[in-house]
Amino acid sequence: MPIVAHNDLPTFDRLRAEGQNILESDRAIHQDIRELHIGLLNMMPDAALAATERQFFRLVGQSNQIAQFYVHPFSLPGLPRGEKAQAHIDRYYEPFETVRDQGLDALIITGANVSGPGLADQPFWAPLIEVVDWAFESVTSTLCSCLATHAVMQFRYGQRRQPLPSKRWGVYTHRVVDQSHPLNSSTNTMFDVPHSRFNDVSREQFEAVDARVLVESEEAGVHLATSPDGLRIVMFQGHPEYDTISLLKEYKREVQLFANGMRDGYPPFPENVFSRKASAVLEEYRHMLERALDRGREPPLFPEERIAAGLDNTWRDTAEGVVGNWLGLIYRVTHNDRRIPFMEWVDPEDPLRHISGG
Ligand SMILES: CC(C)(COP(=O)(O)OP(=O)(O)OC[C@H]1O[C@@H](n2cnc3c(N)ncnc32)[C@H](O)[C@@H]1OP(=O)(O)O)[C@@H](O)C(=O)NCCC(=O)NCCSC(=O)CCC(=O)O
Ligand SMILES: N[C@@H](CCO)C(=O)O
Repeated sequence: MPIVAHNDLPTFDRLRAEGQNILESDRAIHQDIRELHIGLLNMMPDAALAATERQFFRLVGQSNQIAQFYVHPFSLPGLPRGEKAQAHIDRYYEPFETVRDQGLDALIITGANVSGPGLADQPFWAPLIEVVDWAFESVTSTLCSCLATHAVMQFRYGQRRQPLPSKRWGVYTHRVVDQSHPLNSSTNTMFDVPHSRFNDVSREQFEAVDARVLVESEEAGVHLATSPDGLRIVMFQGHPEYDTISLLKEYKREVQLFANGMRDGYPPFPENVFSRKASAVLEEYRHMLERALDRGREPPLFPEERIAAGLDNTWRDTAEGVVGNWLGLIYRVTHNDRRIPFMEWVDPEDPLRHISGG
């Protein structure tokens, strides 16, 4: 929430020069105070559907304790769904048409699990483009996670993601590379983000289309970039929304696929996730599992609770800071009528111009 400059204390000028969020008092008096409406297009597979809801609801809710947020989950036809997940969607999600007609201030698009690199062959490709095209004209800002970032880079900017030699999987250290952008205002300059992906869009590809690269990792590549205007499309390649246990769940899934003969080779550890002690416990589990498989016995129980108890989370507070900055920026420029993306005086090609630090 911004500080209101209600007198001429010199500190306001100093903070404004630093890029802090300072609201002029006449703007503050005339601000149309209201709730914010955020869409959540959930494309995650059935097993992760509800966990992903919780992750993004938590991130939005924890990012600011004062403003009121309404989150509207919806999904797309064409994503394969089992009976239970489909019933959940039918019961609790809104149809895209309703979301579109009522309007949104912000939209979050989750990642998705697809097989093969050919995004344009996916059954959700055309409906996803429809949502993103509508949002670009009608929603103040759209935040894309992982696969959604790859899709937008392909169909809006003509940059195809490239397969990585091996899966980028783990928790990696990142640095803010553009401290002037208000999405990074007051966040740590060095922080961690989980990644879980087979594909990559490189810094060169973002820069080739004038996207602004804001956060990058030497090991993991670009995490955060925006459309050239600085706000309308915000792109994550990592998963700052992940729970402490998400990469452990993915590792367990890979171990189970191996145990069931559905994966070649025992999975490696996700990087920088397990302590030395946890790694030793998991190595021991591997020996027990391989012995059981050799002897045609039932696999032993995966030591999930024991490992989970010792996991650290080194990314959540910065994730909340970035999301709080994002929603604060949206609030500053969005129209009081939520079907209209910007107030009359905001230039959609340069929406941050009148905001400190923009
Ligand atoms: C890893 C699994 C399979 C784990 O699900 P399971 O149902 O098997 O888990 P489980 O051990 O049986 O445990 C069930 C309990 O754990 C919760 N749970 C399940 N998954 C969770 C997760 N990821 N994080 C936190 N909690 C999770 C469930 O809600 C449930 O909670 P309750 O019991 O309390 O209800 C799932 O999360 C999953 O499919 N994740 C997919 C992640 C993914 O695909 N990421 C890629 C997107 S990245 C991308 O976009 C690709 C880009 C590219 O390809 O390059
Ligand atoms: N952007 C509006 C707030 C949302 O109604 C204002 O600053 O007045």
